[in-house]
Amino acid sequence: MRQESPSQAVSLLRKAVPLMMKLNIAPTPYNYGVWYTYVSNRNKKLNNIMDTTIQKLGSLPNFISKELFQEFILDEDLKVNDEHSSQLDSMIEKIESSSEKMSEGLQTLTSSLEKSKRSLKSNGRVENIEKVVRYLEVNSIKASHQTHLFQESLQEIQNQILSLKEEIHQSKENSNIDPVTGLLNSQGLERTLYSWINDAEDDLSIMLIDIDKLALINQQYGKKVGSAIIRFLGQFLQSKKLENSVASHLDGGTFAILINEESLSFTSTFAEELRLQIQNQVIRTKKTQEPISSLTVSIGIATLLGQELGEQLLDRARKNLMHAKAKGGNQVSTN
Ligand SMILES: Nc1nc2c(ncn2[C@@H]2O[C@H](COP(=O)(O)OP(=O)(O)OP(=O)(O)O)[C@@H](O)[C@H]2O)c(=O)[nH]1
Repeated sequence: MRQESPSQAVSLLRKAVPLMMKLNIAPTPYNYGVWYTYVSNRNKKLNNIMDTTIQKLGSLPNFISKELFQEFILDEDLKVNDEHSSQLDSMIEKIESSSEKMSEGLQTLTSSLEKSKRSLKSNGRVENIEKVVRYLEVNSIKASHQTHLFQESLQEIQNQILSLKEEIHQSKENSNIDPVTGLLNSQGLERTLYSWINDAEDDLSIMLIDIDKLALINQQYGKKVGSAIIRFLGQFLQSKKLENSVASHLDGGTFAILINEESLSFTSTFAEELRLQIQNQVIRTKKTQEPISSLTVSIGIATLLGQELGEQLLDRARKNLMHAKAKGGNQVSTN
């Protein structure tokens, strides 16, 4: 939602309100939002739909207004989930009462203008003019006060929308993060893969890294130790991350590293270094300080080929990982 300066907002409201009154549009926040945008002429598509609807139906029914509000006035970011939409509904309810009051004030002012015109026509004496002026003054002060309150509510709702957008942005970010390791999760990896693949030439690689015999580690040392090893490997991979790479935890003992702008031979050498460094780690259980007999990983690598899709690239990396496992584990496979 765009923020206008107070004077621009007043001038748009001055255009929108008479139009709404002329077409008998109820003073709801959705209607205000839609008509306010209509008179600002900032969205041609919205204006076309409204013009066509009014031509066909003679007015703009509330349900269409509500849909147009959702479609054109809420930012994409705000169309997120039920929780946010109910927060938005409660904001809209808040502004509803002040918009109704403003509308009542404007209607009173309009009818007092009508009355004054009639009174001046039938009686043009000075005392009557003075009376009419006083009457108009009282009503216009009242309407201006109510308009001011409405503007304040608009300002408040705009501030709340800004913080809601920030919250939504944050929750989107969090939905890409794996809570166990703090790395990207599979959704985060997919998002990065699809955004990088658009600009990638051939030098985009993925490494799938899987802990060997995790089931056996769980069995021998307990599931807590198995999980601690997953967390350890997450930190280890994060610390080894290259400048053009992202590390992610997919599930269980499986991790992935996406590497951009490096050749297959560089990625293979890097994978081999990682494999050796992991094999050489001495890991002890926290309780007994007993060294864990062997922590090794298998790695499957694939590098983007021509017009290959993200899913095809991942599939080839999966196949190569299975190949490394089939050969006994603790190795890197590129083909
Ligand atoms: N401790 C722990 N274990 C997990 C977690 N997630 C999955 N696992 C276990 O990891 C094991 C994975 O088993 P498999 O897929 O057979 O793989 P593996 O035992 O590592 O054998 P290979 O991959 O063939 O080397 C299963 O026993 C799962 O229960 C987790 O978060 N913590």
